[in-house]
Amino acid sequence: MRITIENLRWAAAGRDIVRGVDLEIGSGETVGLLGPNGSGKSSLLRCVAGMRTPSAGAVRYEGQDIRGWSARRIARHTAFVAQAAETESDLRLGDVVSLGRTPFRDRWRGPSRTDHAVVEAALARLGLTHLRDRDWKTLSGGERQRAHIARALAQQPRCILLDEPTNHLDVRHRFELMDLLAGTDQTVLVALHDLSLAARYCDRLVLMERGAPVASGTPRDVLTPERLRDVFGIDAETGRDGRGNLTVTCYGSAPLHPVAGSA
Ligand SMILES: Nc1ncnc2c1ncn2[C@@H]1O[C@H](COP(=O)(O)OP(=O)(O)OP(=O)(O)O)[C@@H](O)[C@H]1O
Repeated sequence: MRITIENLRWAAAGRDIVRGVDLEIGSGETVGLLGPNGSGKSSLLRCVAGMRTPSAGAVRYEGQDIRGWSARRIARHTAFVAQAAETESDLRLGDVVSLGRTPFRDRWRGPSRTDHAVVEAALARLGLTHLRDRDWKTLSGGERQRAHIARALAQQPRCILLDEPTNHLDVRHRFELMDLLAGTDQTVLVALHDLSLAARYCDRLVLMERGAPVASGTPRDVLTPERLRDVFGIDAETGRDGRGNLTVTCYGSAPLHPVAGSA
């Protein structure tokens, strides 16, 4: 599904937080959203997920402005995986993943055979089948994060929006998740802090600063040492690993602005 973001603005507490974002995401593309803490990545994702009403501009799914769409209608197109989603604690993991079928369910009927099959496939895809009956409150942070991603898959969306989906995952599960996202034919917009994962798996990167993109393009074009210094305040260099993947090596923090009198 093609997503168009047109001159999007969102304000809260009397302050512009998303400040004029223009972005087109092609069907099936995997786009990474980068930027320092507080640069507006989550706010932008929430606008695209229809959870925030823009103060100006528009979000379009296949050219249609989603302003005024019901949550159910949006959920039939797009799934959103929050950074730290709260979930009812008296549920089992399988119940949480089944919530992904809600937008498709008849209110008066139980889950269909298709619902069961889709939920089982999502559990298997995230390696969670053996934890289906576990109480939610007994799960680890990474297991919960994978369950939220399985719930998004169970929604069978045409677009998946994810906010820092790797932050609780161990190294193997990080790679598995990024393989899954990069390999799907669904449109993916994912906020990431791990620059090397973003470089390796995203077709395109959008670098945010103070609510607006400052760069957009291929990982190689966006992740230059100069830009990483300017935007993140880090001393970093890019290179290639032994298999030809773009890598970002961070050596530490760097002054955000040159110190007067320094060499
Ligand atoms: N509802 C709100 N009311 C007031 N300020 C808000 C609200 N939501 C977000 N903000 C502020 O907007 C800015 C951007 O927040 P946002 O969560 O979008 O950033 P982010 O890039 O996702 O950050 P992080 O990397 O830390 O998750 C922050 O300064 C945040 O405090």
